[in-house]
Amino acid sequence: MAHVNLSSIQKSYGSANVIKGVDIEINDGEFVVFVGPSGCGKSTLLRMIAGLETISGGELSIDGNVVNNLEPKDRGIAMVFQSYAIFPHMTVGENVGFGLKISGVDAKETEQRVNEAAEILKMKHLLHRRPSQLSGGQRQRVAIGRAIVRHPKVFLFDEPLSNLDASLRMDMRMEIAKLHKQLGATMIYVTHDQVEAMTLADKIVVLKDGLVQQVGAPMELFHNPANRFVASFLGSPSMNFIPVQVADVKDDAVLVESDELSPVWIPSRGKSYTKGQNVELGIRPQYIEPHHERHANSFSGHIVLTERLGTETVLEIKLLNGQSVIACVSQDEVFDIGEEASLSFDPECVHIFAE
Ligand SMILES: Nc1ncnc2c1ncn2[C@@H]1O[C@H](COP(=O)(O)OP(=O)(O)OP(=O)(O)O)[C@@H](O)[C@H]1O
Repeated sequence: MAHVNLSSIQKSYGSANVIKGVDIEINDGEFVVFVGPSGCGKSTLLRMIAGLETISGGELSIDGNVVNNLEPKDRGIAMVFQSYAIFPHMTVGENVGFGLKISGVDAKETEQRVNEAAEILKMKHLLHRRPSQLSGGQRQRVAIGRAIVRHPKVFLFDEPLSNLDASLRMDMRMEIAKLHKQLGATMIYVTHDQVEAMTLADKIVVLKDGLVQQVGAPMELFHNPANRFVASFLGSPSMNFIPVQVADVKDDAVLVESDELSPVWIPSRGKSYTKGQNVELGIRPQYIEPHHERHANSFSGHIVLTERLGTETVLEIKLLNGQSVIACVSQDEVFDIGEEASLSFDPECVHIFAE
C-alpha cells in the first residue's frame, strides 16, 4: 500500500499546457478514479505517475519520497492498459510472469507469484493457453495478473475496460472492485465512464481542461456538485438545466420564476444571488415528478418520448418554451406520447447554477 501525493503538477507539450497545476492526495489503500471528457488530461496525469511521461512542474511523491525523476520500474507501481499489451506467442502463464523474468526474479519465485495471481483472478485453468484462445475479459485478466505478480505499492489502470462489451464490462468492473477489497492496495483508475467512476471509487477526481473540478466521494459529488460541469458529468441520465430568473432573495433561500414556472423558493446553500439574475435550476431526472393533472409550482409540457427500461421508464418532456426535460419514473406510471404533463419537483433536491 502507498500514499501518493500530487502537488501543483503541470505538463506542457511545447507551448500547449495540458495539465495546469493539479493537487491530489491519494491515501493508503484508496481507490481513486480520474474521470473527465476526452482530452481533459486524465491519461497524461496517470502516465506521469507511472513515469511514462516527464513532469513539467510540481512534485509527485509516493510514500513521502519525491519520485519525479525516478524510472518507472523504481516507483513501485504497475500499470494495466486498455490495449492489454499481451504477447501472442507466449502462454498466459509466460505473459503473467514476463515482467518478473526480465527483472531477474528467479524461476521458482516467478512460478509461485504467477500461481498466486492466477488463484486471485480465478484463471489457473488458463495458464497454458495462448492469448488467441482467450475471450476479451480473460485477456484483461492476464493484463491484471501481470500487474499483481509485481506486488506493486500502487496499481494504475488506464481505461482497462474500454475494449469490452457492455455485459463483460460490468462483470470486470465487479472483479476489479473485489480485487481492490482483497488486496487492499492503492489503486488509481482512469475512465471517461461516469458509471465506472461512481461504482468503483472511494474518491473521484473530476477533471476538465487539465484542471481538477472537484474531488470527493461519489455520492458527495452526486449530491453536492461544485459546479455545473460536475453536475452534468455525473449521473445518468444527465441532470436537467432549466433557465429561470431570481425574483427575490432571503438569507437561506432564493425565489425563482420563469414564464413556465410560478414563483418557488429554493434553498440557496450558502451562495448569494441578486434579484433579476438569470440562473439555471439543476434537477436530476429522478427528482422530477410528472403528473397527469395540473400541479402547483410545476413546469408544463407534453410527452415526446417514453422509454421503458424494465424497473423504470425514462420520459422526455418538451416544455412550453421548447426545451426538453428528462424524467425517470417508476414502471407503474404510464404516460402516453403527446399527453400533457405537469412536472413538479422537491425544492430541496434542486441545485442553482449562476450563468
Ligand atoms: N504527446 C503529446 N503531444 C502533444 N499533445 C499531447 C500529447 N499527448 C497528449 N496531448 C494532449 O494533451 C491533452 C490531454 O490528453 P490525454 O490523453 O491525457 O487526455 P484524456 O483525458 O486521457 O483523453 P482520452 O479519454 O481521449 O484518452 C489532449 O489535448 C491531448 O491532445
